[in-house]
Amino acid sequence: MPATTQDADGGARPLVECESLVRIHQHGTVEVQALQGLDLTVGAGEMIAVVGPSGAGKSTLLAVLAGADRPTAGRARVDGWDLTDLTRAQRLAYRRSVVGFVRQQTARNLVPYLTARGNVEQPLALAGHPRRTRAARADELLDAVGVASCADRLPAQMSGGEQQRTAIAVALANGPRLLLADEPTGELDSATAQEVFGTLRAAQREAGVTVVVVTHDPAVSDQVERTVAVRDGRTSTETLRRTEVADDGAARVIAQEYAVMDRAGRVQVPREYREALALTRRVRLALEADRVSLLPDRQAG
Ligand SMILES: Nc1ncnc2c1ncn2[C@@H]1O[C@H](COP(=O)(O)OP(=O)(O)OP(=O)(O)O)[C@@H](O)[C@H]1O
Repeated sequence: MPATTQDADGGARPLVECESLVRIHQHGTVEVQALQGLDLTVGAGEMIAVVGPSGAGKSTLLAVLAGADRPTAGRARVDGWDLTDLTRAQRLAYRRSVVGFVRQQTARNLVPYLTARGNVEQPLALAGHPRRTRAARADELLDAVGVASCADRLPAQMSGGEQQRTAIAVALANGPRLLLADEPTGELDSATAQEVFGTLRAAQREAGVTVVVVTHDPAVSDQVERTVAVRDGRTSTETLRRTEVADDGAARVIAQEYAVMDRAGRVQVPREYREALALTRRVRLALEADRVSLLPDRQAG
């Protein structure tokens, strides 16, 4: 198995660090373990996609990183803020100044009775931005995400893509270090989804914001340098992509999938590998010069 690391690409300083993160939801007497020891590191200025089956824990992870949900156990740090241990006032300050959030449902991202400009002005007002400069700052943000022409329109007078781009302007209003997006293109056609993805990309590349986007859309996940797959409340695999230029000058993207190893050295062996070699409870590990092999237990059965 190739050596891999959970650290972000390029050795960037981590902005997000989750270690053995656990979130248990209590449903009467039933407990649902949404996160079951999740490890994740995201470098400052990086953009990653989080993918995984329904119920894997992706939204719960974003809710924890947004400061909206408190982890049951483990560690979650963002830009030096310890999210396991925030007072009410700190949680509010964190949510107003460190993170921005964009949801899938276009209608839930914006206040329906405020114009695009009014929507962007709202977080500026909450952060104490002086009234006389708010409109100009809001217009600047709307221009940066390409919807300057919508400034005086209500959400119902905008297309889905325009609403999502306005939502990104709202999320960026207070200059967050981290932008979280939960299925931001889920309700959009593919051309519009590409525009919204481009807006997130621009926030990362031009403003240096770290972006974590949960998506089911391969057109989104295939365009980022790192995709993290979450399964059963844990990070299971990571796919790294890099662009290689061939001798003929043609660029192609090389994607490589890695298993994720936690700090204790645990790696999940995919079901198809286990089934192919009838790997059951016990396996043999063999250290070779450049790899570790995992062999079936020949004495089993
Ligand atoms: N507030 C809650 N109360 C109880 N259980 C919850 C709550 N929120 C999430 N869960 C459960 O936690 C698990 C993880 O849910 P989560 O929404 O994080 O998954 P997801 O990967 O985002 O799924 P999807 O792709 O369908 O949005 C699921 O079993 C879900 O039913």
